[in-house]
Amino acid sequence: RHKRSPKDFIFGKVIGEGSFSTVYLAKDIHTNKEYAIKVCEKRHIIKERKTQYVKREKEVLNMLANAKHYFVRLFCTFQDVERLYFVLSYAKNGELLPHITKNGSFDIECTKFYSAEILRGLEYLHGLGIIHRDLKPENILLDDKMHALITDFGSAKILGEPDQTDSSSQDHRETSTRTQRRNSFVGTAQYVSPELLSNKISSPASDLWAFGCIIYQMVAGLPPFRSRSEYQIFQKILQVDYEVPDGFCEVARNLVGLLLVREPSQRLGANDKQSIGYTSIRAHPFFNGIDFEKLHEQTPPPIC
Ligand SMILES: NC(=O)Nc1ccc2c(c1)=C(Cc1cc(-c3cccc(C(=O)NCCN4CCCCC4)c3)c[nH]1)C(=O)N=2
Repeated sequence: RHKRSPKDFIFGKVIGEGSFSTVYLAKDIHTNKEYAIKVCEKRHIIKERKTQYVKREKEVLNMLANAKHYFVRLFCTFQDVERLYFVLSYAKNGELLPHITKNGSFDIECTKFYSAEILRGLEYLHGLGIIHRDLKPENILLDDKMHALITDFGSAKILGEPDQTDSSSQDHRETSTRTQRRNSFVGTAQYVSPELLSNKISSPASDLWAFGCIIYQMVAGLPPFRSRSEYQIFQKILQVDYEVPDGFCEVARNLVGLLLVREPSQRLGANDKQSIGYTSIRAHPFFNGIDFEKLHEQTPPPIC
């Protein structure tokens, strides 16, 4: 098959915007198939010194090529003089976030199902030694059958690889001030873990913190750490200062409480063997009745 170019696609509406990319709905003129094409302006990427992030995203997406479920797929990449193009899966039902907000919150059946699908994705990702580092409801997509797909690996870290994008990795701690200044903060305020804020080493447990925030948000309708300013959100995260509203499901509250723990190594699942998955999280009573091996075959519960 010949190398694709923008001419092979009809570009439609914008379906996603990031600080360094725009995602378009696009149709392949040869197959009529729909894709999401993530477009990055080369000049902007170079000017903002984000080439590492773009390279990292492509590297991680290629590492996920054999994943059958729970992730967007990268079909191909190409470029022209000004831009880079990533041809990705189109998730017809968009981001998880508007489904939570439109609905107010999820009932326990929906929360259990989508938490379990996200957990399966994290097991696969962490099993490959990849930390997402920016997990949030905007980066969990819903496909045409309403199954979850994790996306956006621009902030990801591959364990064992020197990581220019991460000011917390030991091998860069002593680097020059300029390099330290260049290493931009990773993650999105409400879901970032305490260790990423206090500039320590990030680990898979950083994603378990964000996972706890997402479960809380599906039950309560809002993220646990909220405030008018980003600084105040950070203070609340560092003090693990969140409230649980009346009526919050007790078994979900218990699970969230075991994930939103300041010390990464004390979070539920942090000491599970990556090779066999998050057995201690799967075993939590919140997931009673979930068949983790058959999740992708099930019809997702209606969001109600
Ligand atoms: N940062 C990233 O990597 N971003 C990406 C990457 C890949 C990707 C991606 C983002 C996608 C985002 C996306 C956005 C949408 C979308 C945008 C706007 C509207 C809708 C829409 O209305 N869908 C119908 C269902 N809605 C859902 C929300 C509540 C009302 C009903 C979908 C569909 N898919 C996608 O499909 N594939």
